[in-house]
Amino acid sequence: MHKLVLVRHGESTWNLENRFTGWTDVDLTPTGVAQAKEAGRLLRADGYEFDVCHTSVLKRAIHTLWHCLDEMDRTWLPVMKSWRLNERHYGALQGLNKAETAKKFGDDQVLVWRRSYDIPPPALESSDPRSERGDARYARLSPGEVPLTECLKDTVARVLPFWNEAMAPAIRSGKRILVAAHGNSIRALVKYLDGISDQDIVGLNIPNGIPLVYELDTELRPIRHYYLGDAEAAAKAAAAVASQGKG
Ligand SMILES: O=C(O)[C@H](O)COP(=O)(O)O
Repeated sequence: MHKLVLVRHGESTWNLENRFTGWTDVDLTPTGVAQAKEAGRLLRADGYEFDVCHTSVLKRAIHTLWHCLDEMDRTWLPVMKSWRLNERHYGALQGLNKAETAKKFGDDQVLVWRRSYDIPPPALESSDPRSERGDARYARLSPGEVPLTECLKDTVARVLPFWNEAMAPAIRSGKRILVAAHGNSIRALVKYLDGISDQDIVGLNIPNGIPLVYELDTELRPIRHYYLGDAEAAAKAAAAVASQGKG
């Protein structure tokens, strides 16, 4: 049996302001830092050890990993960063307040944009200053690979190559992996691992900063999964994520 640990970044400044974030590179709030440290404390208390860590190229996830590892006294672990673990790109919604957007377009429309499988938010214009196409960290991507919006299906399509080429081979070779990523890149991976239907994925929300443990069989099929710490608190935090999109 293998264990894979996934942790969504701690609260970010735009989580606190309830803004659509996507690929915008905002940092953690002090609460987010505390959540990241608590994640490390939980992992250390339960005796978790890792061989390699994976994260995105966005500082809220990178810093979450740093604080988590610091709490575990494992800052020396190798870290692999990939844009493929980035949050889903929120297109022209990036920067907008979620509740205000729900007031303007309705809760149902915002739910579709946040949680549907194959309906993307409105796209950014490539000339929009919010576009990441000139960002140095994406310089090696083909222009088309830097999205102007993404539905979850698009996110699955760019996360899976990282799972197939980096994560799964490492796990099969016996490496213990800690992944610090984002609500929707984790939803994308979990949808694939658990075979969640396009309809049922609408109801899945990932709380900030709570380690989600997947136990996998030798074929990397999930046996079970659970959050570390207080299960009720994790469920409450996930419900709070769901309600962010209401007017
Ligand atoms: O990108 C964002 O806005 C958040 O990190 C995730 O947002 P969501 O929970 O509204 O998808």
